[in-house]
Amino acid sequence: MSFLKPYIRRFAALIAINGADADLNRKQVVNITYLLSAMVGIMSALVFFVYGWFTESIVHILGAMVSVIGYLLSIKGYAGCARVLFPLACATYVSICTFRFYGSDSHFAWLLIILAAYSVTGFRVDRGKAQFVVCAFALMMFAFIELFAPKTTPYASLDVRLLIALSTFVASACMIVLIAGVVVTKLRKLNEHLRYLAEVDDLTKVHNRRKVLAEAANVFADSMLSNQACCFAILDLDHFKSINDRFGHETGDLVLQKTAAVMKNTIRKSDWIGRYGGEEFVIIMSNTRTEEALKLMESVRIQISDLRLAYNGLDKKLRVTTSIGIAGVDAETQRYEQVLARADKALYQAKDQGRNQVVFAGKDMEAV
Ligand SMILES: Nc1nc2c(ncn2[C@@H]2O[C@H](COP(=O)(O)OP(=O)(O)OP(=O)(O)O)[C@@H](O)[C@H]2O)c(=O)[nH]1
Repeated sequence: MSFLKPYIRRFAALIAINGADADLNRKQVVNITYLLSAMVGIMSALVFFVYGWFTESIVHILGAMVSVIGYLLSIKGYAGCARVLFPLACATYVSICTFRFYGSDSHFAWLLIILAAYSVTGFRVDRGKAQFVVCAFALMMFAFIELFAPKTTPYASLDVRLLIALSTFVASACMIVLIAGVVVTKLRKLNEHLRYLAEVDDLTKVHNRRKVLAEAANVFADSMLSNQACCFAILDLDHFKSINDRFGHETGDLVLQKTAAVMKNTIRKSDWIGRYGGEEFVIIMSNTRTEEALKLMESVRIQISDLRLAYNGLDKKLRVTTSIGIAGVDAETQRYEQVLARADKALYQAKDQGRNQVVFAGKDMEAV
């Protein structure tokens, strides 16, 4: 049997809930399973009541009540209790109904399939034993009921058997939809996280070079198609090496985070910002004329130079400045890389002219 273990574990891991929100998701599965069972219990009780089968109706009401108790236990924080109660309650409910009222020909025991699904999604992957026990318990109970319950009972009319088969089908379908929902949510969250990792710079939390360049290409293509202005800016912190050398790499990282936050908070919703290299950032401004871009970048420059950063827990405050080069699309531009190259040239001019300034890449490049 032990050779099967890795395969069982691998299968369970496919749909088991893991990750940061795992406990919350598992709780949701437990809660929804209880609500689903309560719903099945109430619906069946109503139908049997209408048919005049009062004893069955009461048993179904009791089943629904146990489900509500399980749900309340779960939301009041007794998640462990709630998780264990469900398999026991479900198996008891199915056994009583099959042995006493419907007989095994009703196939009501198939409702136990919910338990097998529940065992995989309701428990943590590392609780393989609990999953195994619940799953084995469900199979055993199923076999026991199918083998030993009377095939038909005096209660079991054709109508009732049809009704039971239908409600078992509906409940199982709901469970499958629920599990599919959980798996899809899990995959979506995983995808979002992967996209975040692929697009965001870990240190500064702005986009990384790949993402911002992809957006640069998009914005450039849009601007060419719609004949609208767009501007790219490259920002480079001044004398950043000496900040690292004098105050340490950690302080350097803090400066990068704080200055990136200023840039991010100052640009507009329609702009894109990304970390281009070590202490270099790119800002992509769609549908933006030169004057507007200059104004925006000047505001970024001033806000960064006004920052006073505490470092190493000392009272002393650190000041940092930035040089910025801007370029816009003109009649000769054919590729977005050309705009970036001109912005880079303007940045070097800003550095040459004494730093802490914005330069626009025009025919006669001048600091603002
Ligand atoms: N703390 C920290 N430093 C970094 C990071 N990435 C790059 N650097 C440092 O950034 C410095 C960049 O130095 P330079 O390219 O010489 O530029 P600079 O000192 O800013 O000089 P100018 O650009 O001419 O004003 C290097 O010392 C890199 O080690 C990072 O993620 N964290």
